[in-house]
Amino acid sequence: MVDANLAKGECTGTIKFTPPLYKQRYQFIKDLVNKYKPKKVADLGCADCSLLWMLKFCKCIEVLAGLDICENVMKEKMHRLSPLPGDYLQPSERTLIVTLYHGSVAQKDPCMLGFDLITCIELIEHLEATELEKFPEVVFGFMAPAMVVISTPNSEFNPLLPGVTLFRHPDHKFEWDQAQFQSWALDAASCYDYTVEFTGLGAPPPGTEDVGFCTQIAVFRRKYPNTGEPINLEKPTENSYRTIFKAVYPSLKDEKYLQNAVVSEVINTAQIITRRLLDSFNSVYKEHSDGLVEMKPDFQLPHYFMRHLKNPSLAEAEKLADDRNMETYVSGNAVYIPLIKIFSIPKVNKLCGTFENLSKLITGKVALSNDGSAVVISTEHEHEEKENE
Ligand SMILES: C[S@@+](CC[C@H](N)C(=O)[O-])C[C@H]1O[C@@H](n2cnc3c(N)ncnc32)[C@H](O)[C@@H]1O
Ligand SMILES: [Mg+2]
Repeated sequence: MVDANLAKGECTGTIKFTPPLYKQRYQFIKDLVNKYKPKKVADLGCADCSLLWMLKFCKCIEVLAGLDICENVMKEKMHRLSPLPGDYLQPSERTLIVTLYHGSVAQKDPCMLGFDLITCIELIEHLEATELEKFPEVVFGFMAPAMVVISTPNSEFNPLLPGVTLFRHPDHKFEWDQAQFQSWALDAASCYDYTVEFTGLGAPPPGTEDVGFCTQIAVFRRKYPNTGEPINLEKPTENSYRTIFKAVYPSLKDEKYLQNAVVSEVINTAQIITRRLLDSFNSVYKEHSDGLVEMKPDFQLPHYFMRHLKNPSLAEAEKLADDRNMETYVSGNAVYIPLIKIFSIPKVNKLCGTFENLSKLITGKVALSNDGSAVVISTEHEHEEKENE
């Protein structure tokens, strides 16, 4: 089957596309997404969800939807669209919801409203005449996204593909030459107030340039601004698609995940500060077997201690007062790390935005001093470890 060969990128007689054409088509969409940064993208005729899987890594996308009339083909690999453990360990800034619908592009469903980009890759040639007739009204009239990309085989290229007699694939209902595709696309564009540009993938061999690309592509852009309402006011009242898969990715926009991220960052930061402090104590003091502790003779006070001993100017005194508020201190068997110091760590600062937010997010989750101004890290286990040594 030639279409299958093209899909797998195998050599079809003299023609070999590298990378294979299906990958080039996906890359074409990915490049477009990276250029225009759409937030809501739908792939109609998404089949095994390969394109959707590639697109889920595009950071601009917040809503990703797939539609296909064949439920089984979607189910084959749809698990790849689920969040991975890493997505939970380090939730992203963005929200992402991936949904797969079982249904036909010949039918309207409000779930496809409000999209920025709708792709129809190698779909239209699989539509029955009655479906193809409804397609422009559904996609351009009802869904009315800001951008639509449609790709389809160019029949003029077929003589260059050995073994192709009528169509490239037995399920194709038609294959258009460049003039047929362009006339259909121009009609749809003018009827629904879109502009259209033509391009393609899989260039013909030198000397056969008139044949055009193996895959022909139309990129449509809506001329009118998004009103949030479809231009067709006759909205269907009920859903005609059925949801077969939905994944809500963990996001820092969700308070639950933000709190987890802040708490683990605060505890991690506090533990690092505590460790450094204890290590510096160990390098300053020497503990004798009789329990006596003395300062090591070759010890020199670190720079930040020295500054406090000098005669400071007024500005320096104010700065020193600020520094003191930021200073970690030890009391009993615990190290107290001022929250303001933790807030100054860029990652914590970015996650919380405000100091009040930091306090709010960690209260009840992290051990704090009585006045709530410092994180408390117990050093009791340090002694236990020493005793056990
Ligand atoms: C050749 S595949 C294209 C797959 C995918 N877009 C790609 O490029 O890898 C065509 C897909 O369109 C789907 N399809 C056919 N008629 C459809 C319809 N009326 N509504 C939605 N999907 C349809 C088929 O089930 C099939 O998965
Ligand atoms: Mg096809």
